[in-house]
Amino acid sequence: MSESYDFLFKFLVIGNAGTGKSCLLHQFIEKRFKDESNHTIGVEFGSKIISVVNKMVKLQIWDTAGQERFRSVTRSYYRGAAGALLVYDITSRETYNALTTWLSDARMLASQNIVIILCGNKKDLDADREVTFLEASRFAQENELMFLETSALTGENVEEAFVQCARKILNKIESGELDPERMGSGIQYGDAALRQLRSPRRAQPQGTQECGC
Ligand SMILES: Nc1nc2c(ncn2[C@@H]2O[C@H](COP(=O)(O)OP(=O)(O)OP(=O)(O)O)[C@@H](O)[C@H]2O)c(=O)[nH]1
Repeated sequence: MSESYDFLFKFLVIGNAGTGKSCLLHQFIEKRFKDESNHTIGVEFGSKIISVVNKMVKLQIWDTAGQERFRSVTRSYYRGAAGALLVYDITSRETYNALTTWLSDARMLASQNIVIILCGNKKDLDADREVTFLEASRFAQENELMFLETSALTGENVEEAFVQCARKILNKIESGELDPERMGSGIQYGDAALRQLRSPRRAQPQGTQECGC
């Protein structure tokens, strides 16, 4: 059976190795914690259809390896991404300090209009925290990012991160700020949206003719 959706968005999950990117994707798709997570080699892929403001949106998500040695491979997947989860680990200042590099890569290689949500992951490890919520939310504000603290372990805010990012993209489409038909937008119309675009024809009373202009 074919899947029905209004839009397809290409998403990236980026950030340092060990921040929990693969676990976030697994929690989002499978709704459970990935017990044994090895370093990602190159990129992994997942997809899911979600409902956002009355639209069905298919997210096509590329989970990239955080390790430096895969950087040239992962960079080649940035092109044409509509949204990204930029992940750091709240218990590791090193992963937070690396955010500016990830951010400039995403804006340069994906698209200037890419919608990014900053995710401070491992929220469940509050006792080992090295980065405060306030500090990260200031960074997010300064860099025009949305921001959430997440836990791939408990599932807290994981679905929200993907949904908030998708909602912002939809808002930008509706306001005309993003054009799905622009090459490299990372957005495609799904069959449901195409059916809707065609539906005025079907609704035409029998015996009448459409103007061909
Ligand atoms: N406590 C806790 N541990 C987590 C969480 N998310 C991930 N982990 C652990 O962090 C480690 C790294 O998780 P991964 O998802 O493999 O990290 P990654 O960012 O995909 O790493 P690379 O593939 O190397 O880029 C694993 O041991 C996970 O079990 C979380 O929310 N809370």
